[in-house]
Amino acid sequence: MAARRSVAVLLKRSVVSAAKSPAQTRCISSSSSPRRKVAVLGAAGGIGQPLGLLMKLNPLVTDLSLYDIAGTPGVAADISHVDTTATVEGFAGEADLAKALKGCDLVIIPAGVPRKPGMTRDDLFKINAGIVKGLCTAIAEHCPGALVNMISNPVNSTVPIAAEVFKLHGTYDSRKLFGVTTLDVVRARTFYSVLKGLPVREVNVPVVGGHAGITILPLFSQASPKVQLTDEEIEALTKRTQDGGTEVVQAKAGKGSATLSMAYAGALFAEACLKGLNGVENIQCSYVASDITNLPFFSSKVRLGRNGVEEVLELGSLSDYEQKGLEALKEELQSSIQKGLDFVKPQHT
Ligand SMILES: NC(=O)c1ccc[n+]([C@@H]2O[C@H](COP(=O)([O-])OP(=O)(O)OC[C@H]3O[C@@H](n4cnc5c(N)ncnc54)[C@H](O)[C@@H]3O)[C@@H](O)[C@H]2O)c1
Ligand SMILES: O=C(O)C[C@H](O)C(=O)O
Repeated sequence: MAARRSVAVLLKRSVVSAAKSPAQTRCISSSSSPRRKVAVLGAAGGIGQPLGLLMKLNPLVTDLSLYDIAGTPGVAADISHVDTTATVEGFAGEADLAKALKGCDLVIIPAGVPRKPGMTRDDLFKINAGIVKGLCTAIAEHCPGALVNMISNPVNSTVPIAAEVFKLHGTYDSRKLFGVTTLDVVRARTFYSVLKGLPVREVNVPVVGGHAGITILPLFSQASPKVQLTDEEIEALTKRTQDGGTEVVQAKAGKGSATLSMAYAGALFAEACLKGLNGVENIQCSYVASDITNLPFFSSKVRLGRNGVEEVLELGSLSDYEQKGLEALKEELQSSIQKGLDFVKPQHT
């Protein structure tokens, strides 16, 4: 999970270089990496705007395509003035979607409505399922080989929707479709390091399952560095990680859900995918097609490489508390998966 370090280094370098000469600024881009076109769909939104900026700062990105139903020309003009190498183009409205996607190596999807207080992620299904279906249909048509990072909620269902759409078009490659659960990992790392006074850059906590309530299962028994946790501490850390999204939704009081921390997490995961594509294998948690449990989609550690998912890693040993959490999440996760599958292909059993 070294990706977060390199984004942090990149941000630091960018801030420093902004105060220096243009020649020094250009040094932050790598000339040896291949060209990589990345699209953000939903780029004018709360996540899309800061995520677009972070991708513009990433030297692995050479071409940045910002798509939304409206508002993207302004966002693209703004981001394009940042003095890093990536070219930036903004596309607004469906007529421009094909151009936005053509030639993409990676498509990141934060398009769709966010929660308001009192809503579950599943309450977003009605609107977001159709948005994701439409965007994935266009991906199948215009950049079928691209990796897809799904951020739109409910992730537990939108990833199966994407898989079914790609199957319908004969373009499905399970190694290339990811539900982005990095924010759960980011939260677990933060809460664990704060509670135990650990340097957060050295902390890792795998988070498995899915991305909603009890389906989010942080594995503090596998956290590193390893420190003693009481049962009460484990329960509190687990609950806070599971409820992290709701904590932000409530604090924003009707003005949406996590955007800035999600943009950060989305940028970390996108960078990890790009590194993998460029042959730098690395391990991240993500919600992918999986056979390590009896569920067809499951989040766990995966090894990223040139083809996307090179390997889905086994869960490893779980504490009794985590084992119970695993059993408890299966029914909800299975039903969210089925709901996604049925949305595209109602006869699915
Ligand atoms: N996976 C995660 O960990 C995670 C974290 C935070 C938020 N989310 C989810 O991300 C989604 C976006 O959140 P946000 O706060 O950015 O919302 P937002 O409303 O601020 O932005 C969403 C954007 O999507 C655009 N959009 C709508 N339909 C579109 C379409 N057909 N094509 C392209 N763009 C379209 C909107 O115009 C808007 O600009 C929500 O579903 C939210 O629940 C996921
Ligand atoms: O909680 C939400 O609705 C947004 C996102 O899934 C999150 O975890 O912050």
